[in-house]
Amino acid sequence: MDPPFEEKYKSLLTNGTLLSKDEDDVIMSDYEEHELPIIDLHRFTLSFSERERCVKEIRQAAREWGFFQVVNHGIPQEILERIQLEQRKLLHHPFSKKAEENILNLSENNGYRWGNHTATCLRQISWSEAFHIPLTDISKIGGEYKSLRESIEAYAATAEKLAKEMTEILAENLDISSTYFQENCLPETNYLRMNRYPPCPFYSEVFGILPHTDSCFVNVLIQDQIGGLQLWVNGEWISVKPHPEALLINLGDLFQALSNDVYKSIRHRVVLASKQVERLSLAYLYCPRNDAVIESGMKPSIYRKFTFEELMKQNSRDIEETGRKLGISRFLM
Ligand SMILES: O=C(O)CCC(=O)C(=O)O
Ligand SMILES: [Fe+2]
Repeated sequence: MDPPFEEKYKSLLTNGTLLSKDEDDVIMSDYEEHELPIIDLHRFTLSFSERERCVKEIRQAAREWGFFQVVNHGIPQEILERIQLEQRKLLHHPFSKKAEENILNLSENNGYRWGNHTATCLRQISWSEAFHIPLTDISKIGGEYKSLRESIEAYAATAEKLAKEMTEILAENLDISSTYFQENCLPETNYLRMNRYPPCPFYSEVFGILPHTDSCFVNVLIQDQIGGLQLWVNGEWISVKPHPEALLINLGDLFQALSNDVYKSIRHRVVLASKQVERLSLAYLYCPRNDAVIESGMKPSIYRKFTFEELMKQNSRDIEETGRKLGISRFLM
């Protein structure tokens, strides 16, 4: 079921080629793990002052960390368990089926990705596979995948509510129209990314996912208890300690631009745990329509206004030409 990483990267793995030497290239999976701020959303249902305290904490965590955890988030445990089970089943199909057939019946391609096809050195290998699913296509998933479709529908509805709540809280004092997210982000404009990091014999040499920022407004991330997610904070990589009851929320490039850098889209990566274990994570990427305009109401504006489609196209060109996304730095004034 694993993609043929060893075959594809044979020469890079045997020669141990390391072309560049920057801070991104140092892999350490035995870091001390950090607990990110935990926000208990149950307090939204309590008094006005409890709610206000909670809102303040969310804004502070978003400003200081760009990544935080939420508990009592309102997504039922059974919905979380079911989608993770379905994700595991899907990614455990034989590689040929995932890569060659359009098993999810998506409209543009089969949604399946693995590795990094432009890798020219060890540290550019990403030892992971994923289904990247546009939620606009969800009704097309059928046949033997009906149960997967139902679990996605149930999860997406609850994750959307959470993502919307977070973005609205964060946007409240940013001079953004109160209907901005309602008008631009619809259930079908969001994406689900089901990631799997297969066991890796070269875990101390290659990444699970290369350092990147997310291109959404916010990402609601479920990770299992294996660990390996790292964030670039104050000039160093820190490891995130998994929490069994928490979901992770992180801000993406669109929020950084919309907020004129009040909130940051934090660079993150995944290092691999060991030879024996696989790791799974599930990203719900809260995104707008392609023609949505991203423009901060705050002056002077750091970024020129751009559409979501322009950012996506620029990212694809950058990946093609340089091997990585350059994100919103492309739209700096
Ligand atoms: O697996 C993780 O924890 C992170 C995944 C991720 O960064 C992504 O899908 O964009
Ligand atoms: Fe990410």
